[in-house]
Amino acid sequence: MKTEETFVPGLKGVIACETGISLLDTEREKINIRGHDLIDLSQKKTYADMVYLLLEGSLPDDSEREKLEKKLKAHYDVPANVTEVLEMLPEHTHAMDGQRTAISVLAGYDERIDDRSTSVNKERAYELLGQLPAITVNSYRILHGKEPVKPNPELSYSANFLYMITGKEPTEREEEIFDSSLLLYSEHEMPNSTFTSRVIASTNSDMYGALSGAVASLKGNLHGGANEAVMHMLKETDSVSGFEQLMKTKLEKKEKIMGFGHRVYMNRMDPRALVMKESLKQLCDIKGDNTLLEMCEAGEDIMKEEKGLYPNLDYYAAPVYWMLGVPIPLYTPIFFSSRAAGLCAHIIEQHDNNRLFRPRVKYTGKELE
Ligand SMILES: CC(=O)SCCNC(=O)CCNC(=O)[C@H](O)C(C)(C)COP(=O)(O)OP(=O)(O)OC[C@H]1O[C@@H](n2cnc3c(N)ncnc32)[C@H](O)[C@@H]1OP(=O)(O)O
Ligand SMILES: O=C([O-])CC(=O)C(=O)O
Repeated sequence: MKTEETFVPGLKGVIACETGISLLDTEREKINIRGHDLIDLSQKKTYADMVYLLLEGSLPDDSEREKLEKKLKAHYDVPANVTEVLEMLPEHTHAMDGQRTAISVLAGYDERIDDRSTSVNKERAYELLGQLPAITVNSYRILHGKEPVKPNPELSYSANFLYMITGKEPTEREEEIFDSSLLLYSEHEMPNSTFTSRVIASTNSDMYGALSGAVASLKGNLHGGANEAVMHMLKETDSVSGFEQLMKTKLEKKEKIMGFGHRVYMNRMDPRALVMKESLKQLCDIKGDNTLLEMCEAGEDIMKEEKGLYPNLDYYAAPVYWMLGVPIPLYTPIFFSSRAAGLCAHIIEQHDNNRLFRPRVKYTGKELE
């Protein structure tokens, strides 16, 4: 094999593995999650349903959903040592790094850490998903000098997550919108973070290590970190004309505009972004102030006209989180919490049918003397 013949920068279009979990079906313009259209799921199902679909392979019936919710809630509490470790982190630590550290600490509590069987891996995934709202919110709170907050098991999984973030019980509409953001973020075929987690899992390393690597991958602003970057950009101005000017200046300076473009959807809008745009409209209507929506739409028009680029999910998820009262440093950790469902499914699939990832290089160094 001549390695230069198979070299594709950024692995664009390269098939990395076989999976039964999801596919970005570009021909049918659908996101296929185990045979279900993600956008359809976002209209009819909840994040808990998605967790079940991703980990068990089919949608739950009512009693299965009830059992799942109970199981997640049974794991809400996080060992006290995790909190203590978070308290020792330097104050400028990002919540993503807090989240990554907490997941690493949890590995030490797993008495079956060397067991990679499907059943144990699944139990481990449910436990982690139960713990993630507290890990996520409390990483942020501790790093910002606030007292950790306790989960409220009386609320649904998503309502509790949002309650822990904002300190107040969400309205039904707020809960639905937050839940649908989690569902939309939960799985997306083979992004960098999923690839990272599968590469780590392929050495027979454990789920905590594979997830910690995925947090690090997702933190970058070319991936999950873009949702925070979008909100910082929107906050630089408070008017439509100001935002238009800001975008034009950035484009003149050849800067990348966060929240636009996608490795797979380069010529059209990410279908998930359309759902979040609708949620933003509803939140703006409730508030009686459309400014944020109008700013986003103006940005969308400029990018279409100037670059032929369209919004990805992060572009509209960011202002939705802002309207829901979510602090900006929690946007990417929330993305990770939700994505952990898809990541765990991929790690389990990798462990179940493993082949070590070990590619080759196109060597550009000195010849042997
Ligand atoms: C949920 C998610 O993780 S979605 C992704 C979130 N990330 C972002 O929003 C960050 C901004 N977007 C980007 O950086 C890119 O579009 C990526 C990383 C998502 C995809 O990257 P790639 O597939 O490698 O495309 P690449 O970066 O090579 O872009 C192709 C061309 O479009 C341009 N382009 C792509 N995205 C943008 C953007 N957001 N702003 C300005 N120009 C862009 C590039 O400059 C490049 O132009 P050139 O050919 O003239 O050099
Ligand atoms: O698919 C990708 O490369 C990035 C993305 O949109 C996601 O992870 O949700």
